[in-house]
Amino acid sequence: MHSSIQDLPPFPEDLHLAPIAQISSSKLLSGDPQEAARVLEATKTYGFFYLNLADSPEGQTLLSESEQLLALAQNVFELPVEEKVGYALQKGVSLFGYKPAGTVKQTDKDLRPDTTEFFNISKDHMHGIADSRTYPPQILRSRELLKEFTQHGHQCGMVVLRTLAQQLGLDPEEFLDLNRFDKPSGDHCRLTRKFAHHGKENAIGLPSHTDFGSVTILFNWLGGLQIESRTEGRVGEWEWVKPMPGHAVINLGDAMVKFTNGLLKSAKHRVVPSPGPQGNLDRYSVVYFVRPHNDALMKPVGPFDNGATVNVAGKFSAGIDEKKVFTAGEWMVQRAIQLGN
Ligand SMILES: O=C(O)CCC(=O)C(=O)O
Ligand SMILES: [Fe+2]
Repeated sequence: MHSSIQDLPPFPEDLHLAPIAQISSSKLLSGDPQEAARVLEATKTYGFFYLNLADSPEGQTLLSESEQLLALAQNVFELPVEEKVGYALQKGVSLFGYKPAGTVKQTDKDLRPDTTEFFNISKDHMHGIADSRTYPPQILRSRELLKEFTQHGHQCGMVVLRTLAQQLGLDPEEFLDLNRFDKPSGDHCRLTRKFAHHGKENAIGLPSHTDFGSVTILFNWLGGLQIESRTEGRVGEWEWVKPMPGHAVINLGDAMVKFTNGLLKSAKHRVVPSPGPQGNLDRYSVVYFVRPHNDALMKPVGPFDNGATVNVAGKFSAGIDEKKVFTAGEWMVQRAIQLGN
């Protein structure tokens, strides 16, 4: 069922919300040092924050593009599943393409299958940085929009990464040099749809995971996202992230944990059925993943490269040497095998 984003049922009042910071894009863009310090604090603790995009022209552009992509998602997921699987991603080969519901590795104890389908659309494919795979005609007709969104999503990620580098006393370009837009990478726009659960409160939208790139920029309109608490006394408990109009949800992925040797955090998160009356609607999200370009080295940068490396993101397949310095391309393949997408 489609519903305009103006008249969605409210997020229930009585749920425990993650106390994540609200950061102003306008202040970050103007280099406000207090706002920059708040980004560092947020990424050292929760690894998540809201970014107010309504308060800057650049942010408003990204918001408008995310809403146009919501309309694209509503349209493209309507295709019959037989047609969608014709664009299926090839596990362990490429992350780009269609992922049907029910294929993500289950990480929760009670083993509920995931109910979310994705289209992962490569930034390189849209921009001609790498040879494209096939995509449905609806997606190809939106290529200009996807080019704009991927460029602006990447720029938004770079504002966060420049802010963090400055706060950490690094060269402001340190992380940008590992996440170049013009180089082949795992960067992509993801469109997701999770069906209304219609009373199946036990279904899981997306099992708990950490993202494995650098920065994730998430747009969603209905609740369902939960993150692990970092608040004393509640650490590890699930807390809800309530969608806030005019804001994106930003989180760091495992690459930033690796680059800073554990100083910055990539929090575990998952998607559960939308709460209360929101559960009667299909839930969509529009995501941009900034990932290190394929030949970037997955090791701590500058002063963080002190010989002791933190183990990020669990065990890789048997026989893989965890001490080896991976390129981002190799690392993404290992993580995708781990996660099943
Ligand atoms: O849809 C969401 O709210 C989150 C999606 C997500 O975590 C992901 O695609 O990695
Ligand atoms: Fe995620």
